[in-house]
Parts: sequence; structure tokens; C-alpha cells
Amino acid sequence: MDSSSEHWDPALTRLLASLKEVQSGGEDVAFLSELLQSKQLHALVQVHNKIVAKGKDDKFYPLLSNAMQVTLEVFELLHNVVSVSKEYGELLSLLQKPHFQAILCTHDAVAQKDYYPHLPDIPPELDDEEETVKIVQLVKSDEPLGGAQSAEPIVGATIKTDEETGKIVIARVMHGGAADRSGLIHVGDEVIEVNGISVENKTPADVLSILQSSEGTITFKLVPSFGKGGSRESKVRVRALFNYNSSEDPYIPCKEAGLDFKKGDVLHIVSQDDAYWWQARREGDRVMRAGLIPSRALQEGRIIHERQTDPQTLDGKPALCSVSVTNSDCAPKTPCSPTPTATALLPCKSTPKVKKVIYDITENDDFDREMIPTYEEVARLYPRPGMVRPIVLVGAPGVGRNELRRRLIATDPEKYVTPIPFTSRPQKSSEPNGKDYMFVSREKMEQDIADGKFIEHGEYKGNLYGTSAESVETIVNSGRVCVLSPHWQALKMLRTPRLRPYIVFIRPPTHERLVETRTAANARSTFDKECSRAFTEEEFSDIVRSSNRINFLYGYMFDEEIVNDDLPAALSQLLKAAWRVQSEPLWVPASWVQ
Ligand SMILES: Nc1ncnc2c1ncn2[C@@H]1O[C@H](COP(=O)(O)OP(=O)(O)OP(=O)(O)O)[C@@H](O)[C@H]1O
Repeated sequence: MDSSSEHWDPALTRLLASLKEVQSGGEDVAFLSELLQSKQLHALVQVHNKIVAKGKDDKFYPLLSNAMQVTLEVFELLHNVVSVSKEYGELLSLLQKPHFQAILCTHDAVAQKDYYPHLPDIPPELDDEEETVKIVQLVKSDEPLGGAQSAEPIVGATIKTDEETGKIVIARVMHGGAADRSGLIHVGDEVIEVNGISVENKTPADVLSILQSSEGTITFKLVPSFGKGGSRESKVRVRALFNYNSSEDPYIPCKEAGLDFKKGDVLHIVSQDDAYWWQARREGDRVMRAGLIPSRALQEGRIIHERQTDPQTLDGKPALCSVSVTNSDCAPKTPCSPTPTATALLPCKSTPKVKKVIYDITENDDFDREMIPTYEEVARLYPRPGMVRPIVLVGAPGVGRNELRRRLIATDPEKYVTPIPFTSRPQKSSEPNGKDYMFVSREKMEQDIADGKFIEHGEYKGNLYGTSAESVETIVNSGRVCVLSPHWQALKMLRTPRLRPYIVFIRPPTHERLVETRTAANARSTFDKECSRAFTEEEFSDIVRSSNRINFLYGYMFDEEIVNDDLPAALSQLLKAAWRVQSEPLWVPASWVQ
């Protein structure tokens, strides 16, 4: 080496030094030695080191790793609107420029850390005679490498004893961890030595103690497994429909490798290779290393087992399951609603004789129990100018959905609109058709209901009332924001790829705050036919109870929750949600965007 070799990468220098110790010499060693001293390799290593060093700096953390994919989605949107304005056309041609696309591809490669070396697969036929080994050096870090019984964070991989051979093998490589980033360690690789110490006849715990006592760089001698590794990240995103705390999970193979999440979190599933333990990252998290989460199959099995052994876990409150049809809350609000245009089907417990229930509550409940909330595959839906998703406010009867809907509309009546309900009741001479109601014959309405044209419907005093899907679509297509506050049982009919609703769950505050706020505001009970009195203590309890039940049955559908405690605060959160729906890409069921 010449004098400039002083500034050479220390790892290259060490490699060169150990190469000189190789006695056999020969052409291969001479070639390797020459390669290790070449200026080109040195320059490449320096670039690599710079990227790695910068990568560690939080300031340079990529906001997304799929810029090219986003660009393709933008293409799609622009294609539909290029004729609308010159600017759209200009943007489209800019995005199509090869140089621009090359920059984005490079950006994504760096964001996905695609610059780490990947060893080419070793051809299996070369292995027939002698065993091929690979030497891998990794810097000890705070990432997990553990066996089943112990899990000391070390290099981002877990090890186990192979049941058949009794040898120590790599059990799992955590996506984004040091082992994965090296591209050199794969699942199934057999560990022969760690830091020069043979692991033959050793347990995973023995290996861990070797690792724990080592400082700095760790050298593995491995027999590679074939046909594995090198797979690129999957693009699957799911919304978690349950809370997960790995420290409380007795079955997770490596607790430190677990990824905790809350119901509603969007997770990027980076590997589903293992039938029971997926690897995932929380979307938007800055930590690149993936963590272990229970697979869908595992979680489903757990929930079924839980339900079989403890039926109360169906909703935690068995008393709530027994909603009776005669005591149902399906009569229309119209007579006691402060706004005659309200389509909500409301509780009027005091009017049993007028009820004919169209929603079959019992049947719906049974159906919902079959839903096992694990993960829902989601994709981003980008806002489309002039086509805003309907905002749907659901919640327990009496919680304040209609009050919030009215207040939202009052902020901008030109923009926020609620559909005019249909009814089969006779039109009064003072009522123009299409003002408060759309009047239709009973036959026509029954036929339309049978054809699935209504998103909600009910019968009150022998007349049908309902909201048609078409009236919602008309508002959406007119560029305004459709706001609905339907009965909660309408949710399943509403949550379709056609309507793509943004569902906001209006939750009551604590019982105490519910009584305090409603009493202070002189709130009128919606359980009373005339809405002429205050809520009773029992009604307040009913609101809290049925809210818990709705959340249990339909929680997986909610995009957002608003606690209706202080009314102005709840409205302000609703306005922010409405703004997000109009302006931000949001996660929706993946089937809605295909
Ligand atoms: N945060 C709040 N603080 C005080 N009063 C409230 C609040 N939210 C709603 N109210 C009052 O509670 C009463 C019931 O509200 P609202 O009519 O909106 O209920 P709802 O959820 O639409 O019920 P239903 O589904 O039975 O019609 C109204 O008098 C309303 O003004």
C-alpha cells in the first residue's frame, strides 16, 4: 500500500492484514488483495460509510421510502384532471422526466437502505464436496439477538437450536436491524463460531453469554442456508384492531423484539414468513428496525380460544348483549327532533306501539360476533378535489351526534350538507316536496329498500323513513361535504367502497361529566317522544352502556373518536377531522382503492 493507505477504511485495512496471514497464497488471494487496495473500492467504501453515518443522524431521516410509488399514484390522479388546468399538465410532464424519476428512485433506495452489500447466493452445486462458510462481522448494538429463554439486544437477529440437527441456527432476522442491513445473515444460517469460539454442543443461552461478553465488533462464522434472504420489503399495511403489549405476552419468542401497538395504529408488515410471528413497523415511526407481532392466524386463534373459555369477553359486559327488539331504539326521530330534516332513527322508549323494526337487531348482533378483530389491510386514499368522502357521525342515542352535525353545518352551510330524507307518509299541503322530505309512495320505497338503495331506513307510525345512497352521492359529486348522523346499525350498509365514509365515533364523557354538562346546557332527552324533558339518571347510564357496546361491535370501523364532553371542544375536533378528510391522504380498507 502507498502512503495514502493511512486514511484507508480500518475494516479494509484489517481485512487486508488478515489476508496476508493466509498461508496458501495463490491467485485468488492475490486478486482479492489487489481489489482491497484499489482506489475505486476505497472510494465506494467511503461513500458507503458516509451514507451510513448520515443515516444515523435523525435530521436526515426519510419521511417516506416509496416516493416513486406516490408519484405513480399522483400520475393517476393527474391523468384524470390534466384537461382542467395548464398547471396540472405541467406538473405531469415534470414528474415524467427521467431525471426526476431517477432522483426519486435513488431517494427510495437510500430510504430503504438498499445500499448495504448483498452477498450473491452461493451456487448449491459448489457445496457438494466441502461446506461453504461465510464470515460476517457486525458491530454490537442495542438490537435483539436472543434465544427463547433469553433476549439480550445485540445484532438484530434471534437464534435457536435446530430441532433435527441440534445445531445453533439463525431463527429470525429483524427487518431493518443490523443483521438485516448487512444483507449477510439469513434465517436458517447455521452458526459455527462466534468471535472465534466454536458453538458446537452449546445452547442458545451459552451463545448469548459469549455475545454479551464481547465488545465492539462481533464475528460470526456461518454455514449459509440456501434460497433464503435478500427478499425486499412487503408493501402491506394493516390497521390494528386490538391493543398489543408484548411484555404481557407469555408466548412471544423474544420479548425485546416485540412491537407494542394500540388499536387503530397502522402497521407496515415487513415479513409474514413466520406463520405465527409477523415482523412489522409502526407507520410513521422513526425506528427502522421491525418488531415481532402476532400473526393474523395466531391472534384469531387466541380470540376464538378466549371466547370459548370466557363468553363474557364477547364484549366484557354480557348485560349489553340482550338488546330486545321490543325495547329497541329504531323509531324515527322526526316528531321530537329539533330539525325536521334529521334522518336519524332515534330512541323513543315511551312509544312501543308505533314500532316496526326493520333493522333486525338480534341478527345483526350475531353477525357481528363472528367478526374477529385482528388486522384490516389498509391503503392510502388521496383526497380528490371536488369529491369529499361523506362524514358519518355515529354513537349511542342521546350522545349528541345531531347536535354536532347541526353545529358543523352551521359553520359553513354552503359546504356541509345533510341529505333530505325520504318518507312514504302523505304530504301535507304546507310541505313542498324536497324541502324537509322527499315524498314517495310506500310501494316505491319498499322496492328501493329491497333493492338496497337506502343506507338506513325505519318505520314510524306506519310510514317509512330513510336516507338513500343516491342522495349521499349527489352531494358528494356536487363537491360539497355530506354529513350524516345515522343510526349505528346502518354502519354496515354505509361502510362500502362506493360511499367510502369517514366514520367518527361520538363517545360520551364519564357518567359524572355527562350529567354535569347536559344539566348545565339544559339538554333535552331524545328518549322522550316530545323531547320536552331532561335526561334521567337511567338514560345517562344507558348512553354510556350502549356506547361501550357500539364500540365493541363496530370499533374496527371507526376512523376517529370524539369525546362529546365540552361541546365547543368536540366541535373543534370535528372541524379538524373534516379538514383532514378534505385535504390529507388517509388510510382506508385496501379494497376501496383498487
Ligand atoms: N356536549 C354537550 N354538552 C351539553 N349538551 C349537549 C352536548 N351534546 C349534546 N347536547 C344536548 O344533548 C341533547 C341530545 O343531543 P342530540 O339530539 O344531538 O343527541 P343524538 O345523539 O342525536 O341523540 P339521538 O340519536 O337519540 O337523536 C340535546 O339537547 C343537545 O343539545
